[in-house]
Amino acid sequence: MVSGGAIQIPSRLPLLLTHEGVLLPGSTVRFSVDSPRNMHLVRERLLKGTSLKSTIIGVIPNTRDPEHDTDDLPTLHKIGTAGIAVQVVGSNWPKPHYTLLITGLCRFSVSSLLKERPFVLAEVKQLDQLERYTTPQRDATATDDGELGELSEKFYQAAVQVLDALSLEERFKKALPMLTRQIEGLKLLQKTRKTSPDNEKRVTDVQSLYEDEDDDGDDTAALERKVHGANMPEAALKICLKELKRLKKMPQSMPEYALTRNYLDLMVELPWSKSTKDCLDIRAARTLLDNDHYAMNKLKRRVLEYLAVRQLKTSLKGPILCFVGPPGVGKTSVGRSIARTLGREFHRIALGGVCDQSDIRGHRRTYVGSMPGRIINGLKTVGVNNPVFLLDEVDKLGKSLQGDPAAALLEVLDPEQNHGFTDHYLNVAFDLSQVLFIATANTTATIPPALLDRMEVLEVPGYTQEEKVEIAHRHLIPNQLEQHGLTPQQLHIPQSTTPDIISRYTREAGVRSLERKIGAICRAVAVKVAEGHTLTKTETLTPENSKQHGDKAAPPELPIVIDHIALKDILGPPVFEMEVSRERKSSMCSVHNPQVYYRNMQNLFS
Ligand SMILES: Nc1ncnc2c1ncn2[C@@H]1O[C@H](COP(=O)(O)OP(=O)(O)OP(=O)(O)O)[C@@H](O)[C@H]1O
Repeated sequence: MVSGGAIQIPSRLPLLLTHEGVLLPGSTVRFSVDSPRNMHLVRERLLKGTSLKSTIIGVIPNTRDPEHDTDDLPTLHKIGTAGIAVQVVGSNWPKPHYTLLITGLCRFSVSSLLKERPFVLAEVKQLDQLERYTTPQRDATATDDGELGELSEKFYQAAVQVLDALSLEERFKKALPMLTRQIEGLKLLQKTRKTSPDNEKRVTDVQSLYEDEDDDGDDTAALERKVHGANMPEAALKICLKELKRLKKMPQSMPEYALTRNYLDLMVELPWSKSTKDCLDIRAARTLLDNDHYAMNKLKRRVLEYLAVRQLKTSLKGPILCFVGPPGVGKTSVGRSIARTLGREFHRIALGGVCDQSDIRGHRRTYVGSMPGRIINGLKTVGVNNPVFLLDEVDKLGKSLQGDPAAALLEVLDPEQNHGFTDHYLNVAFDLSQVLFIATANTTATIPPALLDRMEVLEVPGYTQEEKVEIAHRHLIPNQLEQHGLTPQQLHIPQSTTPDIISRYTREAGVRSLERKIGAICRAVAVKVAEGHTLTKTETLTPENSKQHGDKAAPPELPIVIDHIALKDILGPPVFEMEVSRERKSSMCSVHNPQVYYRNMQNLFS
């Protein structure tokens, strides 16, 4: 590439076709690229090549790359600038494109086209020496002021003429008027800045009118309206307006544009001052808790006390309730009922396995792929600032090099501090004092002591067999029937069968497996009911199709009653052997009517 002190550009250059901005030797210009040939050039030359030579490309001004690579090439502008790609940034937002930062080296003229696809390759002739332009000047688009960064059409044409001027004298003649115009522009801008606030308002009014005209302007104007309408505190509003100002000056192709935009979108969506109205009626709350949950009397009593005190003293900075007990005993479900009794939104935050404090407090925005933490995300999801947050499994919090999440939770739960909770991503305080936090855990042994200290532990013990039978018949069976689209007229699980499900197919303190087994029974029965339903609906039973369907064609006699043998057919052989006393066994047999059972079984599993 070096010959006799002067640097030679390659005689064959891939060409980038541009129609906005002109790259002049010695200047550095940012180009946004999204058309097919140009995209191919970036992918196949700039991103794949490893040598310095592969980063040199020809930039042809005044020529638009066709929208499809099957389209013919337009006539290329005759003179271009060879440049070195110093930066390539790819982004998928708002559509796939690359942003190239190119420093101009020297002019060239196109001698002949070698190929048009997948990108344009041409034989070129170098027009001037390289040494004079080796110090890159300022990035032509990265001006301090957005207004200055925009090249007018006239300016653009003038720049093309400067490029085309081969002799120094001619080039000077073409460049001088451009410089004079730019100096005039700068003077005018200085004058506008010194104008009275009244004038300034007019300028911004005109500016906003102008912005409303194009899509992008529309977008930022709408965002600005949302920022003002989000009812956020002074500090947050100030940050948003600052970010908005930055956003307006940024070209959309800049990766930071999307980041700032996402940040602002979140800020306007957060429920800074949106809340639901509490509608607590202690009597209704008691009925609701009783209706939703069988047994758990101690827990329900304490929850009612807690709610009653909250009703009398709304600004209660009381302890955080923490339900501790084995899995499936209804801890989450009580939390949900509390939200319903208060008329509040409910959100569950699973903390099991969380070992990074940024999960709670978010990542700083400088971090690649930064996000807000789970608390702020939860608030965005529920859309109000006074939900019930259930911090599930606080006993399973982990610790790692990325900080202790328990320490971040301490701040969240401390009523003295949480009105000023600062998520790293938001970088401004969000008031959490209206949020009602409830925690759950399987054991207190692994809850960090400082956290445990802020909580009131309510033990939720496991259930006895009798309690489980009641829970099954009052809650689990009706719920499962509804979830599977069945009615008690279609499926009947007698009280005598439930203890068998509990002791032979589950071994747990709670009722979660029991619920799953009931679900499995519902599914098996649903298939039978649906089969019978289709048959009666679509065809009448004739001797022929009866033969074709075999015995299965007979619609089941409803309700399908699940007794011990049906249970075995559906759930398989018992997983746990039951030690049943003789008396109990005989009493179980007496409730079973062999004839009814036989008929049902024939329908169900023949
Ligand atoms: N006393 C009860 N009355 C009615 N339903 C109950 C009762 N206890 C548990 N359930 C039901 O059992 C299922 C499991 O309960 P839930 O998910 O609340 O358990 P959990 O204690 O939060 O479990 P985990 O610790 O695994 O999260 C739910 O469908 C719930 O409605």
